[in-house]
Amino acid sequence: MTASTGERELVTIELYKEAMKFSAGHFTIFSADRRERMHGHNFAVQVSITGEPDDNGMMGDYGQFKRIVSGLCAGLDEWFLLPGRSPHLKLRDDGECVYAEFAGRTLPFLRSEVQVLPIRNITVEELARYLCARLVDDGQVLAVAPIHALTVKVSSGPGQLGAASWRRGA
Ligand SMILES: Nc1nc2c(c(=O)[nH]1)N=C([C@H](O)[C@H](O)COP(=O)(O)OP(=O)(O)OP(=O)(O)O)CN2
Repeated sequence: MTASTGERELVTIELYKEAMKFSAGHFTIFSADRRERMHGHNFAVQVSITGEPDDNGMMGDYGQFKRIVSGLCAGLDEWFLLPGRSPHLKLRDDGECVYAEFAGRTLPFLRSEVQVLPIRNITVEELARYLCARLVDDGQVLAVAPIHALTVKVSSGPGQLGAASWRRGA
């Protein structure tokens, strides 16, 4: 897919490889006193990277993009995920356990089994925002080629996903 921007032609690479997935436990928080029971999903990740092709007709080696995204997915695989920035969940960590206090009740988790992510809820939209921010902030993707825009999509099952984007200079 190519979009002309006048002085510079931009191209887009779309990646949605089998390895770009992670199985994780979570519960969605709907309000201060309503949440789901704990359960899991096989989350699938897709990325769309728009930038400038070089004189060799490449926008970097997409193998580098695949390795970076698959590495981020592997880091989330087979963990129970908790939101560290939820307005409705208070987390307390004593080193051995993480205690999640929600609506007057405390859920204990073994520290070695959970990851607390800097997001507001473990939802597809917040996971997409988190992975998009990781890709931009870690800098690895932006170092591969002159990237102008990035979109990350996270699906929790067929037919449903959340998306988040970054645009240079925005
Ligand atoms: N805006 C959002 N709403 C909901 C999210 C979300 O991430 N963003 N997530 C959930 C839960 O994860 C819920 O467990 C999803 O369940 P469900 O839609 O049933 O998922 P399935 O894969 O089982 O889909 P089916 O339609 O049941 O086949 C809820 N809301």
